[in-house]
Amino acid sequence: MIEVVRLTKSVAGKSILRSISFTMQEGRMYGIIGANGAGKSTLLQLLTGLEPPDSGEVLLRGREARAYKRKELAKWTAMLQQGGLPPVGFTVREVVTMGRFPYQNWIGEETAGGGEAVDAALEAMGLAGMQHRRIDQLSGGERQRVALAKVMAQEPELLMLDEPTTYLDIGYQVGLLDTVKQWQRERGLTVVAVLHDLNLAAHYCDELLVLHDGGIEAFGPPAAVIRPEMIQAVYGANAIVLPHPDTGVPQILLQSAVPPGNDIITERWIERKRVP
Ligand SMILES: Nc1ncnc2c1ncn2[C@@H]1O[C@H](COP(=O)(O)OP(=O)(O)OP(=O)(O)O)[C@@H](O)[C@H]1O
Repeated sequence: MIEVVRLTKSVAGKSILRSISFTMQEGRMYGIIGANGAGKSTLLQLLTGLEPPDSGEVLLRGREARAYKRKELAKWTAMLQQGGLPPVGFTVREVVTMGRFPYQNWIGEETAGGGEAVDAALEAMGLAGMQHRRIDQLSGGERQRVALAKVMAQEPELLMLDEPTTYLDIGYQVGLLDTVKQWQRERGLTVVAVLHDLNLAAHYCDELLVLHDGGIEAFGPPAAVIRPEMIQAVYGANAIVLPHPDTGVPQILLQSAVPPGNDIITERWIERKRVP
C-alpha cells in the first residue's frame, strides 16, 4: 500500500528525514512515534503527497503519491490533520458532509449514498444529537470528533491521522481509537497514525515506526519496539515496561528522576536508594 524509498526532507534549512525507507501493508494499523520535532507530521505530509520530498520516493499502490490528482487520491485516502476544520460559520453536519467532496460533481451534487455515509459517521462519533450546532461553539474535544467524522464520511481505504487524540479525555481517546480499529477490521482499512501516547499506540497498532535523529530507530510489532532502552534513547525518559494483563501488549510506567513529594513515599524512595 505504501512504499517509501530513501526519502529525504529538510524543513527551513534543517535536515528532518535522512534517506528513510520502509513498507506498510494494506489492512494494518501503523503508529508513528518519536520525540517532539522528530518529523512525524512532516512524514505524514510526505505520505499524502501534500509535501514534495527533497529526494526519494513515496509510492501509494505502486504510483508516486504526487502523481495522483488531489480528487482522485481523496476517493481512497483521507488525512485527519491538526486544526483541519473550517474556523466558523458551519454546522457539524455541514462540515461532515464536506468529507463527501471527492464524490461530488462540479455543482456539489452526489448521485447516491452520501447522506447515509454522513449519518453513519455522525452516529459513530456520537454527534447525531448535535449535528445542527455550529462548530465554533463546540469544545476542542467535540471539534476533534467532528474532524474524524468528516474523514469517516469520506470512506477512505487509507486513513492517516495526525495526533487524533489531542483534546480528548481518556473515554473519548479509547472510543475514537476503538472506532478506527473496528473500521480497520471490518473494512480492511489501512491506518497510519501519529500518536504521542505510547500505551495507546502499543494497544491499537499492529506495528510501530519510531523516528529519531532523522532516521528509523525501530519498526515492528509493539512488543519488539516498546522497550526501556528505546524510550531512554528516543525520549531521554526512564520507564518500566510491563505486559498488559489482558492483552500482553507492552505498557509503560514512567519513572521520575525527582523523588515524590509525599513524605511517606519519599521515605520509601530514600530507603530504596539506600539498598545497594
Ligand atoms: N513551517 C516550518 N518552518 C520551520 N520549521 C518547521 C516548520 N514545520 C516544521 N518545522 C520543524 O521541522 C521539525 C519537524 O517538525 P514536525 O512537526 O514534523 O515534528 P513532529 O515529530 O510532528 O513534532 P511534534 O511531536 O512536536 O508534533 C521541527 O523541528 C519543526 O520545528
